Amino acid sequence: MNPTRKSLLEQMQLHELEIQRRKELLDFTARDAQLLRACRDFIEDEVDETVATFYAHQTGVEEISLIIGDVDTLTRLRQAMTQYVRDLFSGEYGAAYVNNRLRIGLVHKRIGVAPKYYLSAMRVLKSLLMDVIDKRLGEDAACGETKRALDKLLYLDNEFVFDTYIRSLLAELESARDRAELHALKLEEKVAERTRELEELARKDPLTGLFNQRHFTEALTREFARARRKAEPLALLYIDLDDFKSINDRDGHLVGDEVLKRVATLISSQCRSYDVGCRSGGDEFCILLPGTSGAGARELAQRMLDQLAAGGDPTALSIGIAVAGPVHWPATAAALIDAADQAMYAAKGHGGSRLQMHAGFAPGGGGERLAAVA
Ligand SMILES: Nc1nc2c(ncn2[C@@H]2O[C@H](COP(=O)(O)OP(=O)(O)OP(=O)(O)O)[C@@H](O)[C@H]2O)c(=O)[nH]1
Repeated sequence: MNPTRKSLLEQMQLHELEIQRRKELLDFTARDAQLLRACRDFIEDEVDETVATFYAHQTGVEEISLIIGDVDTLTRLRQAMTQYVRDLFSGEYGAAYVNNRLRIGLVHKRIGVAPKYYLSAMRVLKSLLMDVIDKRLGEDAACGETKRALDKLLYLDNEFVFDTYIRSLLAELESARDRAELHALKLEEKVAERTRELEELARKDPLTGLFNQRHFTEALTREFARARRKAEPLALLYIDLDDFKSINDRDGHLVGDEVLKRVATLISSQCRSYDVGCRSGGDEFCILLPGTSGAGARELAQRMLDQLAAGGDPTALSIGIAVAGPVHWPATAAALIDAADQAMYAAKGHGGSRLQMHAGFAPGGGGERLAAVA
């Protein structure tokens, strides 16, 4: 809710009944209002001098003169104070009067007038007004009663001024708390984002950007269990570069790195979003292909070999393929790795730069090798 659309009185829900109750608590009666109203004429005569004396005192206090700050502000304050003195003796202490008092509290808070300065100023004003009443009413029987009425009214005013002062302080606290909460939220988001980045880094091979061995092991365990549950095939390609050591030895480590990156790009280009392409270390790579049969895996491997050859890339790969399911399963996920590894070594045994299918697994998940199929 925009506060500028409501008066302070409305914002603070100070309805007539509450104002009346406060007057009752201070024993401020209609008679008190009448007594003060009766002073109106002589107060009018004295108001300029009273306000002048008041500000002569106030500007003599160093901290207060610093708060006032300049002559124009002092002029405005004098006018406001003159009006306040008139209001005090107006005899009308309803909603409009209260709203003005509330505004004073808000203004004091805004310009940084601490309660100690406000209260000391009120004491000075009260003493000046009491002197005027004494002077004008003298021995009049109503003199004492009028002074007590003024005393009660000033108490009432102070209540309202402090109401807004405190409310304004609370609003500042709430706003600071909101800002702190927002800041904390942003920090949390940053930390979460950074954590995600770090988790991503922890799962990736820094040279090639493919997944690392750790992530591969987790993914294999997960996909193996899922494929088995859903009776879907799961293919694994094991890829090793041929004579990679000699590239390093001949052309240097940096050239070797470039070769590894080219193979990684080749693998990424062949992977679907749910395949897991990984560098398992050194010059070895593997690709986990959920829902892929032997034929599909063989096709992909052949495509990779063909692409290398067609592009004139001298890099040669030995690729071993093992497929689990959908009917026959190795005993464990590790047995699937072994099978792909064996097939890859068999490919190398045949002179490298070729693919080799693992023979498959025995019914019942015994992990036993069936008759070899090249
Ligand atoms: N440039 C580079 N070389 C690496 C990296 N990691 C491992 N290597 C090298 O990769 C080579 C792998 O050598 P081997 O395991 O004998 O493999 P190979 O030479 O391909 O032999 P075969 O597998 O029998 O064909 C070693 O010389 C390692 O130092 C790397 O990040 N960058």
